[in-house]
Amino acid sequence: MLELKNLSVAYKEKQVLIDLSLTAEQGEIIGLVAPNGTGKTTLFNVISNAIKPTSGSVTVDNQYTYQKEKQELAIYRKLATFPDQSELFEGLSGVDHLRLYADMWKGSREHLPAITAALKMDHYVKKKVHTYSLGMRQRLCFAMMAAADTSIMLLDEVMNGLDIENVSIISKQLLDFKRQNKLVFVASHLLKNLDLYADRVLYLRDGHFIHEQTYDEKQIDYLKVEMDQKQYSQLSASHPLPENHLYLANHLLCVPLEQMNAKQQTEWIELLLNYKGKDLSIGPLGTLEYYEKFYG
Ligand SMILES: Nc1ncnc2c1ncn2[C@@H]1O[C@H](COP(=O)(O)OP(=O)(O)OP(=O)(O)O)[C@@H](O)[C@H]1O
Repeated sequence: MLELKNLSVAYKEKQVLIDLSLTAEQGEIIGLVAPNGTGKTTLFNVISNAIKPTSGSVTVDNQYTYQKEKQELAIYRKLATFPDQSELFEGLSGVDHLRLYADMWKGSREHLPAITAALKMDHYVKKKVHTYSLGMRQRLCFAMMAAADTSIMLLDEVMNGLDIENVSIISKQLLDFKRQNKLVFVASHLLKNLDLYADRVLYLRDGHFIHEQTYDEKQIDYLKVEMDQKQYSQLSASHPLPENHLYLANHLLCVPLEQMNAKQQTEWIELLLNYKGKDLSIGPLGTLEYYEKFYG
């Protein structure tokens, strides 16, 4: 369990995080989303104590903070951060790296064969890292987190450089982490992928969490249809759109269904089906759509 209380971070006069608060429970996967340079890595660095906040606190399991040395160590035992590829040792093998992480955190190596099998690394994991491609290195970084097996994980850009098959393998592993009751943070630019495993997604802008997207029954369904600006103008002129509709990034019209009765819903579905045919879908907004709403 992790609690952030009123965290602020500034680099000289540049205020990057402002008064952020958050409570996150074990068994949650939390996506963190924002354009480059917004503060995702800074937030992870504060959570892992790599940088000190200007103000505010990080508390783990309701009791440990970074204020006292003993408690600091207790947090380090529970929390691991996704390694950067530049931190890999070129002259060591993948297995060497996995043992290192297993020894540092878990204190046993029995789980390593299952990890390399699940991540389809067996054919290369005994070779030295300098022979690895970008994607092989990234899988190794992920496997190191699984080797550490900590209860809290901070994964920054975990899907970088991976092909579709490996994105899918790692997405499944993330769901396994969730089943194991870990608390996992994933900062990612692979937006649609977050919809597959995240319990909530936080959107960071100007130092604040500007939106928290949850994946539960409270989500509002929208009629979603691709259309260019000209089509959108024509449609708006001929049929007054509900006030709370969205037209995202000049390509996607989203009409909320929640305040309509069944007859009105059917009318809108028929109208948009006639208008655009198969491009119509119905469902809540996903991470990509919220991203376009907030940053588009
Ligand atoms: N050590 C530092 N000194 C000064 N400014 C910094 C430092 N580290 C980060 N910044 C600035 O803080 C802001 C947030 O950076 P951060 O790396 O946290 O963003 P990010 O959201 O992780 O970006 P990306 O998606 O590119 O990884 C940026 O404007 C960056 O230039």
